Amino acid sequence: MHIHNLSQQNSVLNAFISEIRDISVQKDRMRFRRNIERIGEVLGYEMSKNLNYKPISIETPLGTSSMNVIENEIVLCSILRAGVPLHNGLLNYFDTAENAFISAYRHHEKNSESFEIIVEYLACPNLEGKTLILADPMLATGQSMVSTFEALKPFGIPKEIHLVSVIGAQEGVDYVDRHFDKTTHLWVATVDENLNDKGYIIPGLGDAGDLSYGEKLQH
Ligand SMILES: O=P(O)(O)OC[C@H]1O[C@H](OP(=O)(O)OP(=O)(O)O)[C@H](O)[C@@H]1O
Ligand SMILES: O=c1cc[nH]c(=O)[nH]1
Ligand SMILES: [Mg+2]
Repeated sequence: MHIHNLSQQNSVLNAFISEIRDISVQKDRMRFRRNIERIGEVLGYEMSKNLNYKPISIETPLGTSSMNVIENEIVLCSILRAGVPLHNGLLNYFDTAENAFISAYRHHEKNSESFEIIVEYLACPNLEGKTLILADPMLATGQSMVSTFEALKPFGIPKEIHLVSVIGAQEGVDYVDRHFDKTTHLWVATVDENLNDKGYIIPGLGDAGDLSYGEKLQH
């Protein structure tokens, strides 16, 4: 797997990541969502340098200009709920992308800390020969990414796969590295060392879905 950890270089991204982690700033849900969206925009921009381009010519009022534009047919897939603001950020830049949505959540048996990933809702276009971008802000154990990709398999074989995440735990990065093809790219804003025994990234930011949309009742 090609791992692109954007925190290895200082950039404006540092400010957005600091704000989503900061316990006093992250309580502002609108700002939290917008920061995730902004990180999606930056990750999308960096990823775009890795896509394929074709030349087009453009008529201006005074002449003809030529330009290279993206030729990949992009399908942007995000994992509900926390994936939605990241999806919006990526879609801000990939205007013509097709879109897929999938639900994946952790199901805990009563009084148990272990969980399984349940996939219920799935809406997806044909993936055959397309460039699949799989977006989820938190890459903790990596199981949601892998279960999601398993669920997408009946929709066709993508030409290339880009995983996009905001915070990855090293364990999750290693897990997707083991489970995805070696041609897959991972674009991650930053990587933390640890996961706690509930599968939360440490220091991470807490619960990205709750911070974006409010707490939910367990079911
Ligand atoms: O790498 P993993 O260990 O699979 O964990 C990451 C998953 O956890 C979060 O979703 P969550 O289950 O909290 O759902 P939510 O988006 O509805 O809050 C996150 O958005 C990922 O989908
Ligand atoms: O740290 C984590 C791990 C999974 N999901 C989150 O929202 N946060
Ligand atoms: Mg959550």
